Formats: sequence, structure tokens, C-alpha cells
Amino acid sequence: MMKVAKGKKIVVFLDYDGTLSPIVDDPNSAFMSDEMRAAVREVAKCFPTAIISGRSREKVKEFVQLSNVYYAGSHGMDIMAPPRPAVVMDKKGTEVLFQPAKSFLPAIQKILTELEEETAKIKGAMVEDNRFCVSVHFRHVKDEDYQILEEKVRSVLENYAGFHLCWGKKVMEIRPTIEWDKGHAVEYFLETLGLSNSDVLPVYIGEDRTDEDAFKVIQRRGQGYPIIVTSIPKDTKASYSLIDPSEVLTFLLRLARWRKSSSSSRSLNQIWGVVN
Ligand SMILES: O=P(O)(O)OC[C@H]1O[C@H](O[C@H]2O[C@H](CO)[C@@H](O)[C@H](O)[C@H]2O)[C@H](O)[C@@H](O)[C@@H]1O
Repeated sequence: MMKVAKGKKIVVFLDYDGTLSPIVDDPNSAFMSDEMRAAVREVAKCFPTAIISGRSREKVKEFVQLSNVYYAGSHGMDIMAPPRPAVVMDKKGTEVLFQPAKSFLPAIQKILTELEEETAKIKGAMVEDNRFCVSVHFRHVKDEDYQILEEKVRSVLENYAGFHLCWGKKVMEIRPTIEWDKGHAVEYFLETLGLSNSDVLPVYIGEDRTDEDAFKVIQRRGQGYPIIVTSIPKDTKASYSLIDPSEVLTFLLRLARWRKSSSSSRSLNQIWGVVN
């Protein structure tokens, strides 16, 4: 990777749950370690870095607590990015919001309330507000109650055209049916960051089904590194794998270290004419 990356611009995309934080029983306690935070901070000092999560953008930002990364929540449906080069900048010339599913918001809020009411009696079920999508967690639901839960979720959804159901890790997700996913979010960031040309190598690290859309985009571009986090063999569009968040940590630290050492040797070359 280092050989190929010489002279190219790297841009880093990271998923949150299962990538930067381990999968834990309680979604509200999926904290990121200070070590991981420091590693992401270092990487973001070296390369443009964005975190693309299924969570709400606010929630993932609260977990990550870094100001030098870009954030996208709701599987890429809620992006805070630099203004598109072609679009008029906002007054401060700072980041602008891109929310392609905004018109779905009133319906999503109704769905959220109905799901909370409908699932309240199912022990262990938990509804999470991810702003442009809703998660119904069933990690703590007894196997014999799962079918009832799924039926209840489907019965709520029946009244809302334009939404569909997907599955993640012990979670059902209700999402607006629009042609927008984590892959589109990657393309959006590349464009707004002015990094959609051919000398750019996107690195995307993720572990969930929804990250496959981003892997596909990188494969289609023919350049870059789609990396899946998994400890078992999986059918995936990723070309590389890391076993768990602790390997992600090591990878990120090495990536930042490599950039620092390669730029310091570059300046030595420039100053002293040193040949590696
Ligand atoms: O795109 P991601 O950042 O990977 O978010 C996907 C979902 O992650 C969270 O749920 C998963 O992680 C929880 C904490 O480790 C775990 O308890 C749960 O079983 C997993 O499904 C998050 O809570 C969901 O809303 C996200 O959609």
C-alpha cells in the first residue's frame, strides 16, 4: 500500500461501530477508547478524514469528540462537509449540511414514536433515533419474541410508503427509500473536498453490511483500499481485512507514522539532497 501511495493523495473514511469502537451490548455505551481517538486525530492531521456512521451525526460526533474530522450520520444521509466547489458558500465559508432525505423527516419522527409504542412491551427491544433512520435493536430480545417484534415493525412500516427495512448486527433499520448510501457519501466527500481525481487513494474501513456500498464505490474507481473489519471470512467487496478495532488502531497509527516519516524524509531530500 505504501509503495502505491507514494505521490498520491490519501483520504480516509471510517465507520464507527465495530470499527472505531468494539461492538458492545448497550448501543449507548459504545465508547471509543482515548487511544483510538488519539490515533484518529493523528490520521486526520495527515489526511482528510471522514467518519460515516449509521448513527445520527450528532451522536457519532459526541462519541468521537474530534474537531479535525468530517462527520456523516444516518448511513450518509446527513453530511457536514465543505461546500461543493461549484455551490455558493455559506456566509462563514465553513462546512455546510447536505441532507438528501430531509423531506422524509416528519414521517420518520412519526415512525419513531409508533415504533417506541409498539415495541414497548417486548422485553429487551430498544428503539434508537438515528435522525434520518431508526434502529430497532434486538440483541436482548429472546429468540422466541423476535418474530413478534419483526411483525410489529413491519405493521408500522405498512402505513408508510417510501421506507424499507434492512438488517445489521442484531438490529433492524428503517430507512427512507432513496438512492443514497454510504457509497454516495464517499463520492460526495471526494467531490466536495476536491479529491475526485485519479491521483487520490480513498481508504475506507468498515465492518457492517452498509459499508459494502462504500467498498463498491472504491472498487469501481479502481484505486484505493476497501478494508473490512472482521474476524471471520465474509462475502465482501473489500479487498483487505483487519480483525478487530485493535487492529484498526494499529493500522491507523502506522498510517500516520508512515506519512510523518515520508514527509520528513521528503524534506530531508529537499534540504540535503538525501537519496533513500
Ligand atoms: O454504521 P455504524 O457506525 O457501524 O453503525 C451501525 C449501527 O451501529 C450501532 O449498533 C451496533 O453497535 C452497537 C454497539 O456496539 C450494538 O449494541 C448493536 O447490536 C449493533 O447493531 C448503532 O446502535 C446503530 O444505530 C447503527 O445503525
